[in-house]
Amino acid sequence: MIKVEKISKSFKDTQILHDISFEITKGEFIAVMGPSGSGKSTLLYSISGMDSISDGRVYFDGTNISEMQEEDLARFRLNKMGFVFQNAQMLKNLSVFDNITLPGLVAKKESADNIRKRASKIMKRMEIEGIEARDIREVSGGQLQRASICRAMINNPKILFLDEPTGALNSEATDQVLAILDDLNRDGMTIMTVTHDPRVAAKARKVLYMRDGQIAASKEFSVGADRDRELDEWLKNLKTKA
Ligand SMILES: Nc1ncnc2c1ncn2[C@@H]1O[C@H](COP(=O)(O)OP(=O)(O)OP(=O)(O)O)[C@@H](O)[C@H]1O
Repeated sequence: MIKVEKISKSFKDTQILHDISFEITKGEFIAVMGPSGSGKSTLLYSISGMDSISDGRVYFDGTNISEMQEEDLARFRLNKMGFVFQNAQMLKNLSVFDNITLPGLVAKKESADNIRKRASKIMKRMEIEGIEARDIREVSGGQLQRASICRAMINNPKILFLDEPTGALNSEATDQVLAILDDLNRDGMTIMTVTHDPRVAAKARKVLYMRDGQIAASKEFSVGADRDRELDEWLKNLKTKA
């Protein structure tokens, strides 16, 4: 689905990403780990076209999105990608429900009525029905993050990009978000998440480990693997080598 070819990214004179290549196949669940400052978020934003790259190419279903004009790219993102950030980044003057439906109404792919119906359905699936009319300051962090996943799903994206989705959540809310991601992935959703949390990474089928702007190592879990244990050993090993 996504082919990343030798991408590099610099901020002013400092090169942050160095010649990174990899692919994301449909239905995959990838977690990106690595030390703070290693370039995880920059990689996520570079692949998704949220940020420009200095060199290389990113193909999304065969389309070279690194060459798109900003306006076309914004529409492409709106229709094909969903984004979830550490702090849900909802609009304060809108209700939870209006925040969720907004990207659907902007995309105008469907009638407003259908978008509202789908928003209700997704909210039910995320077990947050009942908080539609609330102001976003009147819900818990976990509810808000689940609402932001609903918002990311409203245009039926092909891939969900998440940047530290559980970074601001307590343990119970983290479990709820993890269950949702697991469930979405089982239903075929392609997911790429940046995370520091091994519990999140253990839900993924593949983990990329970044160091100094490069993918220093990657790991795929086989079906039925004890992912928590394997991941723990793998990470310990990587840190010892570093
Ligand atoms: N807009 C920017 N301008 C200049 N430098 C930036 C910018 N964004 C990120 N950087 C730098 O790029 C490097 C990688 O940052 P990035 O946020 O991608 O790392 P990260 O691995 O996601 O870190 P963390 O785990 O702390 O979130 C850091 O040195 C950071 O200071």
